[in-house]
Amino acid sequence: MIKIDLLHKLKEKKNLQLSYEQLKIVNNIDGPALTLATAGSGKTTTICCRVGNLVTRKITKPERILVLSFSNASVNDIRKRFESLFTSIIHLNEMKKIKFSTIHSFANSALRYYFNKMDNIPSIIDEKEQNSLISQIFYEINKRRPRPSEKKEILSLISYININKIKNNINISSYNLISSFGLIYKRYEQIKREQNKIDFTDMLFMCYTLLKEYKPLQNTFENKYDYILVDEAQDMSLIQYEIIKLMTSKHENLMLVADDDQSIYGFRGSNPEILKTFLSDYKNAETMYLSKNYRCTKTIVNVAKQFIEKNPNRFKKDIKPYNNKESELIIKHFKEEKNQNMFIANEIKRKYSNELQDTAILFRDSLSAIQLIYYLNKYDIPFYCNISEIKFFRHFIKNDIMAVILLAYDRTNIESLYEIYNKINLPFKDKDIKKVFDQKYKTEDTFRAFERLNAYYNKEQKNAMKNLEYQLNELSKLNPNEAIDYFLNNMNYKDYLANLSNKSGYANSIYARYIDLMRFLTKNEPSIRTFLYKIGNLQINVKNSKENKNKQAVTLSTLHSAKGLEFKNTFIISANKNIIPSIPSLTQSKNPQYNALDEERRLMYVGLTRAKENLYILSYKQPSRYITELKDIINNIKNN
Ligand SMILES: Nc1ncnc2c1ncn2[C@@H]1O[C@H](COP(=O)(O)OP(=O)(O)OP(=O)(O)O)[C@@H](O)[C@H]1O
Repeated sequence: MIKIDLLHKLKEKKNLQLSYEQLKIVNNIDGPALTLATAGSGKTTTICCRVGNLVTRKITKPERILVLSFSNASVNDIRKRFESLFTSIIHLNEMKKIKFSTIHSFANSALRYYFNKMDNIPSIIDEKEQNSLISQIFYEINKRRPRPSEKKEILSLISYININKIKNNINISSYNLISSFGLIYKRYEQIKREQNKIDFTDMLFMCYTLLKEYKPLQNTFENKYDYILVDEAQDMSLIQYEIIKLMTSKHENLMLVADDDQSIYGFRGSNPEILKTFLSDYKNAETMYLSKNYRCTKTIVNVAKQFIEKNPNRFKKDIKPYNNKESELIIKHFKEEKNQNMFIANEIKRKYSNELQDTAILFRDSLSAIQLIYYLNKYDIPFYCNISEIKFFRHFIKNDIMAVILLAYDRTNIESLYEIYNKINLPFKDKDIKKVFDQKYKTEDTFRAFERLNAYYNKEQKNAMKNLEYQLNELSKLNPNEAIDYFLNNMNYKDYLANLSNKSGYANSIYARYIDLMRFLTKNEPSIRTFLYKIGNLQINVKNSKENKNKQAVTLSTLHSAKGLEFKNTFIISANKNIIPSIPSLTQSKNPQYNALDEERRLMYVGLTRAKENLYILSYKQPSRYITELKDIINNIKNN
């Protein structure tokens, strides 16, 4: 049993009184166990206390305890929480010995241990390198660059196939795969082999194979740790589970802590079904529950509970509020995005200017952040943007519009012509433009360079260039905002996007959001110079906002990155049709492993349960189907 003394210290020094449910988990020391928890129920807190119990009772040495999770952010969070709970209770030197790690970093260390004395250690390709390798292969095979959604799908399928090599019976031929996927997959595997490289999935697979087939390695790691705890176990993939199992086969002191309702990484191979596999593998495993939500008000818990219960195939578990306080849950619809964002800025100024650090604005995709950032700047509201990359800044639609405007203002800019020539029906081949590109003088007018180098092979090309020069002349008389419409309507760009959408099945409404945003950003900008300045400024703002971490600033985050965080005031914004659930989830992923639509609901649930007290759900134009559902839930609760 946990020492009474420790319980007192936690209560007195840390103001933490463990519940009966939490105590049961803290005291459950030996053997396999599964804790099924709900959001805000103190999973992380309880794991920390269980580790603290093992150390203070000297059940094992701190270095023989391994706490695993699935992302660096989550590992850092547990480590920090542990330090904050046990500083002045456990000596710092002892604390430092406890191993908190991601499963990937653990697998990496097992491989390094194995390959220690060999020369031929495979090097690991990180996600960035893997992305560019896939783009390169896709280009080789399809003679065009992949769209981001295609790339995501390919990466997800590669990972799905390689993770499931473990099952031996995987058959993807029955699925409707992205065209040329088979060739891409083969080439990708071949390049890795030739260059002695492995990706993160291979790393896990290799670690699993070595632990399974090379007994001394398994013994080393089995003997290294006496207790293994896995946080966020709903994010586990099959291969990760098998690795963990091999490391605990001797003592079976393995505790998984999971909330299947917060499983949001299906596209990366995580699968909450594995929790069922665990229960059938370990028949003696004890199942425990954390059902009380300590974070949110009763209002939020009850609404979130009914919302997530609409998902089929969940583990049955209770979700109860600890905090019996009622709070207002505000659902608001706006005509336009700008009305939504001005409302947020005003509301923060009016009510939360002293609680900026305890306020978050969450969105499904980073495209929703751009206009918001513009308004936060305008209202002088400091923010911290925790997204690694806002894709808008390198999106092709933004780049195409910029290219045509730049070319209209500066005819020497052949790079811009190169960017857009095949999207505006110019009857040239890549090599024709490349020839002028390579031989043109830097300050020479692009059209004159075509004439000088005799780069027209036929009349059609000559006329097309003449027409383009005329169009650019017209476009240069317009301000950037008017230029967008000219580009769309008079230069075929609208048709180009419609065709692209038809061919790829990628919804035109997603392109329309980019166009709308470009219209917004160019509004009232008198010249290309002021417009470029505005975009550059936004980019710098996002970059500089990283310095506002842990300062008095509002947090901006995607729903995915908000997992594990909590805020007194939370705005979930752009809860629109086609944004959440997202269009790709509605058309269903080709990855057979997970149901994307169920995962969208879980994502929304993660968002709802970040709010401690004040929760806003905002939409504009057409609201998401979730808005109607949430309103019905609220009405039902009120009427009962
Ligand atoms: N016994 C308790 N008494 C009071 N507050 C508690 C207790 N246990 C946890 N909490 C508080 O509840 C909140 C949620 O805890 P924690 O973040 O550990 O939950 P979680 O289950 O990991 O959350 P999630 O999975 O939703 O991110 C924290 O503010 C924590 O301090």
